[in-house]
Order: sequence, then C-alpha cells, then structure tokens
Amino acid sequence: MLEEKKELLRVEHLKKYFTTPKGTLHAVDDVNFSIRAGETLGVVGESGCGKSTMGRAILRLHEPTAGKVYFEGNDILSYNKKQLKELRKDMQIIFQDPFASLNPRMTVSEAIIEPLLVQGIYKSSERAAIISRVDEIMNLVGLAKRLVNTYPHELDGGRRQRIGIARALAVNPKFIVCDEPVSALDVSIQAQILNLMQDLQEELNLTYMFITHDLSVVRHFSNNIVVMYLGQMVECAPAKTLFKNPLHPYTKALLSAIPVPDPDFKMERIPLKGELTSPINPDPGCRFAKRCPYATEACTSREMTLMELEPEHFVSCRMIQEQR
Ligand SMILES: Nc1ncnc2c1ncn2[C@@H]1O[C@H](COP(=O)(O)OP(=O)(O)OP(=O)(O)O)[C@@H](O)[C@H]1O
Repeated sequence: MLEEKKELLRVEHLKKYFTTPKGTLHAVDDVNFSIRAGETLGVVGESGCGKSTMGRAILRLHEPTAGKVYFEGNDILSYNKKQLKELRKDMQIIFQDPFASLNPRMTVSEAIIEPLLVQGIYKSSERAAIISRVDEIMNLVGLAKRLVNTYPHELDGGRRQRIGIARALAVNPKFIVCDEPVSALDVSIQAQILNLMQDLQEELNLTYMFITHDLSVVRHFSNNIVVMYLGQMVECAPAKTLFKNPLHPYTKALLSAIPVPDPDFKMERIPLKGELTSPINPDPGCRFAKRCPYATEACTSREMTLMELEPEHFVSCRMIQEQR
C-alpha cells in the first residue's frame, strides 16, 4: 500500500494588507490551503493578484496581517528571531530575476558560500569542507566546475538562475517558494530549468510552491493548483482535475487562452474584459464580477466563500455553487 504523504505546510485565513495613501490594499485576503511533503502546489493568476506577496508572507519576508502558517505542524508566525533564523534553513525562495537577485560583485562560489556562512552551517575557517560543499552543489544544479570564479554578468540567464537555485539549496531546505523562476528566461532555457527543478525535487524530496502567471508552466509540474484573483483563491484542485474540468469562469478564461496543439479539441474562448480592478478597499461580493460574462446583481452583493464541490475541488463562484 502506498504510504500517505504527510502535510508539510498549512496556511489558514492568511491576509496581507498594505496601507497606502489611497486606502488599505488587500494584497492577500483570506487564503487557505495545505501542501504535502514532496509535492508541488502551483499558484497562478495575473500580475498583481498577490502571488508574490503570499509567498513572501508565508516565509515571513512580509509580516502577515492575519492568519496562521503551520510548518511541520508548528505555528511559525509565533516564532521569535532565533527560531526564524533556524527556519530559514528549511524554507527558501528562488526569485524570478536571477540577475537582480544576485550580487554582481560575487563570483559563483562566493554566492553559494554566502548562505552557508550566514546560516552558520560552516565557519569561515572550514575552508576544505566549504569548497567541497560548493563543488557538490554546483554539480547538483548542473554548473560546470570551470565557472566557479565567474561573475553573474559573464553568464547567460539559465546559468544565472542555476546560481539562484544553488543558493536556495545550499542550506538543505525542505520547502521552496519558486517565484516565477522561469519567466525571465528564453523559452528554450525554460524547459531545462523546469526539468532541473523536477529532478532536484525527486532527488532531494523537496516541496515546492510554484508561482507563475502562466498556467501551462505548472500543468505537468503541480500536484495541486490554486488560481488567485485579486488576493483571493477562486479555485483550487488537483492539476489534472483543474485542466479537465475547470469550474470558475476566471479559470476557464485563463485556460481558454492557452494555445492547444490538438485541432479536435475546441474550447470556447472566454475573453477577459478589462484590467484587474484595484485591490484597494475592494467592494464586497465576488471580485471577478466586473469582468465575468455571467455575473448578475447577486454576485456583487454577497461575500463569496470557497466551497468543496467535488472531492479536493474547491470553487468560489455563486453561479457554480447554486447549480450543484
Ligand atoms: N510593499 C508593498 N506596498 C504596497 N503595495 C504592495 C507592496 N507589495 C505588493 N503590493 C501590491 O500588492 C498587490 C499584489 O502584488 P504581488 O506582487 O503580490 O502580485 P503578483 O501576483 O505576484 O504580481 P507580479 O507577478 O506582477 O509580481 C499589488 O496590487 C501590488 O501593487
């Protein structure tokens, strides 16, 4: 019998609001989900819907406004500075733009050594052990040994992102927030980096939260997918279910925008009208209503909640919920 995978991360009623001159910006507004160890949760949605803020709030790079985050069953929002520093070894992040996130004055080896020293995994006097660990990590992420003394500007985007991955892996984490890790790369390089990340996940039993605006990137990669709209989850389901039977009009619109190679497969194209509205002091009711082709008066007057309409398939849409 297959062993049931353990839950690694649980997020409950997580909120992150920013105070702005125009009002309170609801960047993340009551999200709930969990991720099992060794699995990937894909988080998708348009730019500005709160994906990065959510990833950072989970890691406490942004202090959450409200909610709970449990890592291995522990309430990490109650952690003090010392506990947080320890936690950094378990929870890491890979950024979208490796060029912006790397120090231009650090060579490849210096960039990998930095987290090893900052996290206290080695003392700077342990030279031989550090050199051997850098060698091991470079090998793991497919960076040739000869690149050890090169600088980021001497490398292409793919190699730079391999350094970003190496820095995250250096401390032996269990969980990694991957924040659009391939969006800044040429399409030809994207697949290489995605394959590397998948291999690393298997080899090191990593758990990923993979943030992307592009549903097709997480299709084959994720166990479950969360679709976000203006700080809220509109749908959450196992990846296969979401692609086969999307229920929320916004998910359908995102999916219908992905080109499909199969000419027999015709999906009704649902155009998305207008832009993402402002997350500042949002109106009650469904936040997608202004762009939804099916919206009625009732959608704008009542607060929406996520409901499990099929096993593990959660949807926040009044019309779909009432059809059941
Ligand atoms: N430090 C901040 N102060 C004020 N508002 C912020 C801050 N960081 C993010 N925001 C706002 O929060 C909302 C969500 O932004 P976020 O970057 O999380 O979205 P995203 O879905 O990750 O988009 P992108 O892919 O463009 O980064 C946006 O309206 C953004 O302007």
